[in-house]
Amino acid sequence: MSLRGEVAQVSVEMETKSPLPCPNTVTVRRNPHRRARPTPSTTAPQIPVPSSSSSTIDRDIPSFPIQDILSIEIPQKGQSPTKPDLPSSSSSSTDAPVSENLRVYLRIRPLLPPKATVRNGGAGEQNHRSRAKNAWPQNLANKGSARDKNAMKKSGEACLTVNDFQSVILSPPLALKESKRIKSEVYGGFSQVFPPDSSQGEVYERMLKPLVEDFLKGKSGMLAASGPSGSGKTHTVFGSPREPGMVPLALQQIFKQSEGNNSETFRSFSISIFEINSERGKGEKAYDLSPDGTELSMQQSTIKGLQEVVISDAGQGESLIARAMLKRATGMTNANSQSSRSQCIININSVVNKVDEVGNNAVLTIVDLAGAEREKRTGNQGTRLLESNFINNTSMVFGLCLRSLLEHQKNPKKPLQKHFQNSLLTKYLRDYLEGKKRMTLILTVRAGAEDYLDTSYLLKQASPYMKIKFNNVEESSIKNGNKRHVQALPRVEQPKRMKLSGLEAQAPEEGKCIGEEQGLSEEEASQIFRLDVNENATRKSDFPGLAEKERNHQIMQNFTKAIWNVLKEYNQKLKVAESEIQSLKENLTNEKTRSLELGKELEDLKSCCTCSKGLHGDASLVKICTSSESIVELNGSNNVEEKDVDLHSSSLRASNCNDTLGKCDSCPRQDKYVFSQEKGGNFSLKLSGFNCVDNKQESDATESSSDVDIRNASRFCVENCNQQNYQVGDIYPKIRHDLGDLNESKSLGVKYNYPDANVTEVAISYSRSHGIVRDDSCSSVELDQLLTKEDKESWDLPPSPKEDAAFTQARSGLDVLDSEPISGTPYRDLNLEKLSRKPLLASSIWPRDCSALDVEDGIMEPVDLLDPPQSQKEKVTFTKECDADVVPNIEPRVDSSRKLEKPKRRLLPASSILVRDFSALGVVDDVEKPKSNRPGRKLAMDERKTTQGRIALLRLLKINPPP
Ligand SMILES: Nc1ncnc2c1ncn2[C@@H]1O[C@H](COP(=O)(O)OP(=O)(O)OP(=O)(O)O)[C@@H](O)[C@H]1O
Repeated sequence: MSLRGEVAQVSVEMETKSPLPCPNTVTVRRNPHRRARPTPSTTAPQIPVPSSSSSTIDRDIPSFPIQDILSIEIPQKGQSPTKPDLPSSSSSSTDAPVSENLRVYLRIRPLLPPKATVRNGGAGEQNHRSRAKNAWPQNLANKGSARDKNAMKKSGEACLTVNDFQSVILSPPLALKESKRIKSEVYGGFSQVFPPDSSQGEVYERMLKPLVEDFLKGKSGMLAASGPSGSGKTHTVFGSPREPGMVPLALQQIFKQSEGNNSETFRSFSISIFEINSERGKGEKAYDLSPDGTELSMQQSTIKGLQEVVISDAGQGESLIARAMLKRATGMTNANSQSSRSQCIININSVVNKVDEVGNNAVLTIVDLAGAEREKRTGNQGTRLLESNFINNTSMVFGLCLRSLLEHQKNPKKPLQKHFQNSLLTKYLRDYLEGKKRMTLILTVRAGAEDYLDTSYLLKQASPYMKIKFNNVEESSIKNGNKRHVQALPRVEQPKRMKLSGLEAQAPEEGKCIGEEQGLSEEEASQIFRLDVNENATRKSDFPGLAEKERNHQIMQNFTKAIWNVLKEYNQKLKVAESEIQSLKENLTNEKTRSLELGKELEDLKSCCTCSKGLHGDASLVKICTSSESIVELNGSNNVEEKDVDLHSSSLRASNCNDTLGKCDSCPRQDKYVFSQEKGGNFSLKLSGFNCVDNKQESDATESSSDVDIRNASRFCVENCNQQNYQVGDIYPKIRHDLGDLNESKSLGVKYNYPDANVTEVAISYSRSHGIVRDDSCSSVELDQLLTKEDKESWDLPPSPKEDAAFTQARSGLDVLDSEPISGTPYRDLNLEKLSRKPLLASSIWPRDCSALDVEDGIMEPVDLLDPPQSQKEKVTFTKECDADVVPNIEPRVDSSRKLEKPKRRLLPASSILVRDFSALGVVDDVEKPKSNRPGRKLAMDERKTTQGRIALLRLLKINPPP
């Protein structure tokens, strides 16, 4: 018989057989059809697979293998059910495949609180036994166990029933069923479904025990409980004193197993526990729930400041957990009277204190997530509502991470989204959420009708998670002391950092982590660190991207250095520029100051220009030099009354004596009177700045021509009354005289150049009593007219200006005064012995000159120069006058007729000189000491008298010349 014939015969036989009874109900599945997986029993007969050779058979409804199911051996007490696809503890051994599916468990909270007191162990066994009575897993025909039926009946509104040990049936409430035509759904693929009557022990045995065993073998793992609020997450994780949860049970197992371990390896365990919550929904904060815990900070995936409490037995651990639970943030909602308001994370750390067992350090992390909440269900408001937002947000981020991981695993081209960055919890669990470490999920749900929406949402969201695979890189890396293992461990804050480059920069941190995280001594940490360093090469090869990262790091480092250097250079240039700006500013300030000074001078000059005619006293500038070469500039305007300079202390006093000068034609010029003091204490007065003198001549004049030695001078006054026509370059005042002790009045030597007959001479006299040095200008022409030729010859009077050559000779007489200081005689400056031989001193003719000048504009008023205020002792008074020639319109009109008239008026008797001289000799002369402060006409009259007296004296002297 051919093969085709055999197949045909089998087909005929099957068609002739009566079909198997159909199941009573048909479940409508919205999700992809999920078949109940074959029973885990290896001894179980294979479910007959209908032959696909016949198309007719394919069309038939397959018979339900009820007999086969019934023949499955029920696991006995303490025996784990053998499930082919459920990774058992043995499967998670070192022989287990590195890549595993994410384990997702489902636990259904009982609708009614269990009446019986559930005790750990015993209760679990009882439940086991009670459930063992029922066929497990239940088939669809039975609709779950009898207990579930009872529960359904009791509540009448149960929405979730166990379909089999890996699947559940979610049935909408009647109302929804009818109105929205929502049908029942089967959700399968769970690693295990724990029915409502499952005990804590049972859950632990099947769910966490494999993880704990792996943990004791050095493999880290994480269990996270997720589900709606009030579904029993906290109950599952922590339990109660009567029903200890996963953590206490794990601790018990850990220490139980460690005690029985006789190996040389010594393990120590520690616990850290912290929570992440959000106060009023503003930001997330992490708090250490250990006894002395405080707020924590997180850097990347590392919690800083988290305490690890070393425990030596399970009791210590349970006590620690119990105290932590008291500190945990909880609140009352409609869904849960003690609802967790934070995500709680417990780390049980295992430290192997044997060097040769590298990689056996592991951490078992158990996370109790805050339950997702619906506002309608919880009735939260205000702060609670804000907390709900935070909780739901974290749950959502958690789910997004897993979904992204799944999509990435399905299609590696799809990048792994970094949703983990959106919450502290997911940051902390990054390795798990990226499939790099073993993770287990337990979903808790409530089976009530009112919980349909919450349950439905959770199941829909979580059903794809079962397909997630995690590449257990840790398992291979643990053997090599991989850093990722230790990175996941909580860290303690580092007081300081080591600065190393390249790969080395990572190594010390790893070493630190090891020491800190696992409570190792420095030596131990350094040993682990060395191992890490030794494994660098391995890691480098393990992570091919590391070299690239290192290269990029170097490039960035060099780039940063280059930028830094450029910035430094710019900084230096900026500093230089700033200093330049500073110096320029200083220069600008100086220039401004200078400009102001010049402006001031200009103003002075202008004011001088605009001064009224003959306001001779508007001195524009007075400069006084002291031995210290400082220059005191005195504005000699009328407003400046005086500036004091103490002669002996190198300070000078000067006052404006303009009123003593009377009026003269104003002239815009810059006359200078320079008073300087030599080192030896000699003072010199330099007159300069006559407008008619050009610069050079002025310089000459100031440097060589107008020195006045006024040592010990108590006071003197210089008056320049040269109202006459000084011509350019004509005037070279030479004043030099030793004043000696100045007990007497004294004339100072005067020398002027008289290139023109019209130029008057200048006489300077000094009077002790009046302290005046008078600079007078007299017309030599007048002198000529005043004196007869004989007089001049016999008295050796100075030649007329036209006889300029004789001027030098004339000065010789004055030079005597200069070179031969007269002492002891009160009449030093006007030595009578020499009067017959010397020209008339200007002082003697000055009054006459002033009167003779008789400025037609009336500018010059007679001034009582002989009576300066006594208060001006120790005062040096500088005055200056202007040259009328400078101002053309005010140029004195000295015509010949006027000149001819002058002698008539100015002819003074020699007695006038005598009067003057007598006064110098100390003769009390009321005329010379006018009481009135108004010199005016009275002075003019007095002067006239004096002049006449002089003339008389001259005549007497002529008649009776002194021997
Ligand atoms: N399997 C169970 N058996 C007995 N009681 C349970 C079970 N699961 C939960 N409960 C009880 O239900 C109540 C709420 O449970 P639990 O606080 O663990 O919920 P939750 O999911 O943690 O809620 P939340 O997210 O609001 O914190 C508790 O009183 C707990 O004792």
